[in-house]
Amino acid sequence: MEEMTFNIKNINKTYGNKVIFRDFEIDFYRDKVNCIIGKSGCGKTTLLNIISGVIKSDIEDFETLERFKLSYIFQEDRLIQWLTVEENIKLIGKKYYDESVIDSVCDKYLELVGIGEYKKYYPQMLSGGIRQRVNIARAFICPSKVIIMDEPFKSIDAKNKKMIIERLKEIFKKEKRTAIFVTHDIEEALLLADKIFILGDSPVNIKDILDNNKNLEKNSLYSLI
Ligand SMILES: Nc1ncnc2c1ncn2[C@@H]1O[C@H](COP(=O)(O)OP(=O)(O)OP(=O)(O)O)[C@@H](O)[C@H]1O
Repeated sequence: MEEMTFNIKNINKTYGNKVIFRDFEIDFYRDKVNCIIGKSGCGKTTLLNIISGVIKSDIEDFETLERFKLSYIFQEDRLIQWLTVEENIKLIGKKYYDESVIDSVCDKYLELVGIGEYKKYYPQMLSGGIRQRVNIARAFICPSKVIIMDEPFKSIDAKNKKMIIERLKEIFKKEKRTAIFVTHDIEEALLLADKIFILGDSPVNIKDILDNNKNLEKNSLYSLI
């Protein structure tokens, strides 16, 4: 039987003489939205970067999630400046979809984040919020098993954020994907997460793992961070 979790152990990272992770271990729930919250600078982005292989753990005996099909939404914009919005998305999509369907698949993901009208625009013509929506479409067109999202809704206005979160929830209901999702926004966590990991720091530790059910309250989450 397939394991219910992705177990990641032996995470070690030191910057200068500051120990960020020491023998840290975490179990992410498969096919669930795993949300990570914790105070600024505690090590959340470093954790995402290590587990996805973007930066190396300090020790060799470490297995990343790269063995699964991964897609990412990074905090910063990694769009290719000389390609239009649709070309940026198709660049990823064409690895997985046939030439004959790629236009309609691309349109579907543009609509998912509500930016169909911008498909012929180049990234430098777009606001930060629209660029971030392109990043989301590009990550979701990849039929990834694991999707890593580092503050994916940063710079997106409240109304569109709510719309996108509702649509992503539908996707997560239909498709088997494991999301590992960092946010500072407790409302986002409550709207999208299945499980909420509260991280402490120096070195990083798991203070709590909560089931996001209707009994979970915003104020109780604030008090845990
Ligand atoms: N390349 C680096 N060199 C030195 N220190 C670093 C480097 N990257 C991160 N750090 C330090 O490691 C710690 C964890 O950083 P990280 O960006 O992972 O935190 P975070 O929890 O994601 O923060 P935030 O919530 O503000 O985005 C911070 O103290 C940061 O200053």
